[in-house]
Amino acid sequence: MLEGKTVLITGASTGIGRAAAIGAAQHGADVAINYANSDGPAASCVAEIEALGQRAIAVKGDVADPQTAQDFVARAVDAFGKVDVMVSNAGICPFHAFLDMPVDVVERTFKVNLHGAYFMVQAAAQQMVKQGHGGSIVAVSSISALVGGEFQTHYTPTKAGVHSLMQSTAIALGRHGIRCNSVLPGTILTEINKDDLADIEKREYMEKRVPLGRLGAPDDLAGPIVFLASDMAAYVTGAALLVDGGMYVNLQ
Ligand SMILES: NC(=O)C1=CN([C@@H]2O[C@H](COP(=O)(O)OP(=O)(O)OC[C@H]3O[C@@H](n4cnc5c(N)ncnc54)[C@H](O)[C@@H]3O)[C@@H](O)[C@H]2O)C=CC1
Ligand SMILES: C[C@H](O)[C@@H]1OC(=O)[C@H](O)[C@@H]1O
Repeated sequence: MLEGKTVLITGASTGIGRAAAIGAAQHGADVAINYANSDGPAASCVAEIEALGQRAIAVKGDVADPQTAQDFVARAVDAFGKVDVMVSNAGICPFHAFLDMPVDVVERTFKVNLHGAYFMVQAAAQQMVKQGHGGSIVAVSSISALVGGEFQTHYTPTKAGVHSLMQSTAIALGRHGIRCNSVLPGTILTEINKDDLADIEKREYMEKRVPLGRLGAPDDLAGPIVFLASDMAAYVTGAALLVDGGMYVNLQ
């Protein structure tokens, strides 16, 4: 589904981003991954993609810094000649109560999750417009764009923001043939919620809320992201795809 395409993914050394990177390579893409700190997992992601017969590079950088986006796109163009797909995935969720939320935790969460997505999407779009043959942007938002979380008052607004960013960029970039969509994962077992879900009672409660009967795995996101990235979704833009095992619709 992505034969001959160059796919860029942020925060792709672990979790959903990594699963999407491997999924894109399985569908024929060359892949550039951005990662923050973890050199080992980034190198093993590159090795896994190369073992599939595709090309891969890993570029270290903090997405909260706007220059990281320019550098990431430039490095991908140097390596592969073009950018066809950007998956903006990097994110953090440091769970904390509202009333005593530290200012630096709020600011960092906004900067990584929302500013990071904004500048990555902008840098990719600038390159796609220059190339002149369209492209696809997929942002990893969340079910949390639609519902709240007591210990996520700094996080859920960033995910609503990412969802909204895709709606507005779908309009701004449609004339260039660039599609912009988001995926809204439910609760997926990754590093981001390892500590939170170590609480067995909470984990069992979350599991019971999912009609499909289990929490998600990173691979559950790979297919939806590859689909939105691919030409199979040629007339899909400004859309948001819930990937939550049915959790959102489960009122009672
Ligand atoms: N796991 C879940 O239940 C859900 C996750 N999401 C979103 O999925 C995305 C991926 O998270 P997961 O795979 O779950 O967790 P994860 O912790 O495995 O992945 C997050 C990735 O982002 C990277 N990252 C963090 N800060 C960064 C920075 N400043 N610059 C560059 N990279 C940075 C991390 O190193 C990590 O590789 C996040 O945006 C998260 O908000 C959305 C809904 C549910
Ligand atoms: C990190 C949380 O477990 C996860 O993040 C989200 O965006 C989901 O809504 C879950 O709360």
